[in-house]
Amino acid sequence: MNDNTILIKNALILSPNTNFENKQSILIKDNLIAEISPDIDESNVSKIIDATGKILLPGLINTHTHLSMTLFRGLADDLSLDSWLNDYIWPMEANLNGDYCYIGALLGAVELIKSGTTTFSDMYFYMEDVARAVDESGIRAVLSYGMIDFGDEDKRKNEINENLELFKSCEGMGNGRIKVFLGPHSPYTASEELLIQVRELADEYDMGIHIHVSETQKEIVDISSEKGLRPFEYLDKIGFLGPDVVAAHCVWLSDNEIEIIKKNNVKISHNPCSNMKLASGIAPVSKLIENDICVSIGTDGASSNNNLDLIEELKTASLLQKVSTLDPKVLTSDETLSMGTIKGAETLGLESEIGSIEVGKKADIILIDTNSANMIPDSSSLSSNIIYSANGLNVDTTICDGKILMENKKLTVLDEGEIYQKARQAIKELKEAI
Ligand SMILES: C[C@H]1O[C@@H](n2cnc3c(O)ncnc32)[C@H](O)[C@@H]1O
Ligand SMILES: [Zn+2]
Repeated sequence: MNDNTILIKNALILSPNTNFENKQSILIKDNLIAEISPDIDESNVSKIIDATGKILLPGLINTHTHLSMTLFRGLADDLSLDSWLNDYIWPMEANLNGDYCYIGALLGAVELIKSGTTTFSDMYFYMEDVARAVDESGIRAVLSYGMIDFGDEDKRKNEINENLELFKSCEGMGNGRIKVFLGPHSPYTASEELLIQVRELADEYDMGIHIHVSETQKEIVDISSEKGLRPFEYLDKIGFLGPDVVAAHCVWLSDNEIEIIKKNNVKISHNPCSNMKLASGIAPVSKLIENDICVSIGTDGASSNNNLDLIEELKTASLLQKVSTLDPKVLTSDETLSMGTIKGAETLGLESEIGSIEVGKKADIILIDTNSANMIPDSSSLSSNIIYSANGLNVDTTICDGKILMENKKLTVLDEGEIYQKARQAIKELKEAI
């Protein structure tokens, strides 16, 4: 008997860019996919999962979120971004501490695991506590500290220090499941000096950069009047952009900015539900994809979405592009699926490790149960079934880094009940503090 081996048999595999005929077996050894074949000897494996009636996919990848914001779900609805942040969210965030962010991140991890996301990219505060939650939950994450200096030099030093400390203490944690990026919040909250220093540090430490850009028309007006340039023109001029930059939102883009994004090979995280809920606008995703720009998907935080269900986010992305272009052929289910898998991996610089079902890649795998009313009839197109018919509640099994985090819809590592109770208490305290 080999320890740490899992055999998944009778699986219908749906993986970007590969067509698997018939049912397959997958052998997981430690944290890697070791073999894929119609028939694998099951005599020496330590665990067998029969995936009959289930669709097997790579674990989903959420490239922009703020996990601990689950604590603020439903506390500030029906607002514009500007009022949401200034009048509600930032005042509430002033009362946060590491314990609150830890429990908020655990609550978020439960939601991610249950809805099939195995990797998320986060920007927030008290990130060592978020890392602790990630480590314990078994999920994979790219973490960045949200740096905001509003031009204050002391604040700038402090923010950079926070992000570098996070890098030093958490990079590679959890068997390499945690990576650390730099997280300047946006061009309207991070000064030019901070952005320039972030670029220098990204080059020195080989760290990626996670930033919000061009989310609202107000941002375009404000940056244009302050800098005389649109946001991406300004970021290009100061030498900030590069293939290691992940820009969230990117709703309001001129043709020149699309050229700038392409030239610098910037990666885009599209956040349709948040953009719709805050009435920010519709990102020109199909135009970006036509220009061979890498576009992945993110939920944003649970306070502007209001959930972390990536399957729902993918469906929304597809339908929103169809209606905004009046072309039903844009963002097909196959293209949309790749945004939640291999494009997500590419966005985070992890395409050699995750994002598809291939021998040698990390065993980040989910199973979706088709024995459910909304999954019948069995479609001839698996991607159609997943993108247009399914939702996170259809996820049956979640495996990350070769470890089973949920099986038959039951969490195996985290204690859901205890987390809900602690999260409710934290939310009560935070509401009382307002
Ligand atoms: C890290 C900080 O970012 C804030 N935030 C969350 N969602 C958004 C968004 O859509 N645009 C801009 N800023 C956002 C979060 O509350 C933290 O303050
Ligand atoms: Zn955000």
